[in-house]
Amino acid sequence: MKSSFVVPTDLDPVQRHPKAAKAGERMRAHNPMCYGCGQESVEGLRLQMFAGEDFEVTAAMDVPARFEGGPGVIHGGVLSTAFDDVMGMVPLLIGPAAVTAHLEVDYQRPIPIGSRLHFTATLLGRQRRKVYAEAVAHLGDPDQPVATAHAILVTINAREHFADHLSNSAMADEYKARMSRP
Ligand SMILES: CCCCC/C=C\C/C=C\C/C=C\C/C=C\CCCC(=O)SCCNC(=O)CCNC(=O)[C@H](O)C(C)(C)COP(=O)(O)OP(=O)(O)OC[C@H]1O[C@@H](n2cnc3c(N)ncnc32)[C@H](O)[C@@H]1OP(=O)(O)O
Repeated sequence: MKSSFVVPTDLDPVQRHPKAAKAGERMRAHNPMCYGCGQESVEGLRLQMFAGEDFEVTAAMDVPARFEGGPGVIHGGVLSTAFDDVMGMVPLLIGPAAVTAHLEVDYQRPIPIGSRLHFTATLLGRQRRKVYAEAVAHLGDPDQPVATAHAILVTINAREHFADHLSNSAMADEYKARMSRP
């Protein structure tokens, strides 16, 4: 499947952030309530993210019956949620938090309920605030991808970006307390 996603050629230099998780280390959920990776999210995917070599993030998740879309296979929106979140972790390898501005998914093979799905997300480059990422999903054989995705994430000042919405969070009190710290 060919994607029309275009990465600019005039990219900015990037470096792995010194405080980023090391290769093989688990990456902390950016928000424990996150529907994708938050381990406190009751209904969520609870993806476990790991930093890879260079500018890679890996993750895996089981595909339980509650993720069904077509009969016996994963719902496309669940898959795009997982892609969104795995690629959302890539900017943290180079430093800044970022939110997804653009996401596209190519669905290549049906993904059965009961399978275990593996993801690898990779940084393609950064241009100003835009971070370009791609991701591949497979069912155990990296040479047999079942879906691929591309995203543009835009870096943010997290405190400012979420300031007006913290009271909607199930962790509102904690986030407000964090906001009042210097
Ligand atoms: C103490 C309290 C702190 C609490 C925080 C705690 C923890 C949180 C930490 C981190 C969280 C961060 C990451 C989360 C990780 C994973 C979650 C999964 C990812 C998601 O699920 S996240 C949710 C869905 N996501 C959104 O909810 C975004 C809604 N959206 C917006 O909030 C704005 O839309 C924004 C900010 C994206 C941009 O707005 P803006 O005004 O800041 O910037 P602007 O528009 O100037 O764009 C700047 C440059 O991006 C280019 N650009 C913009 N949009 C584009 C598009 N669609 N396609 C191609 N390029 C685009 C422009 O063309 C320009 O490019 P250029 O430099 O070339 O001019």
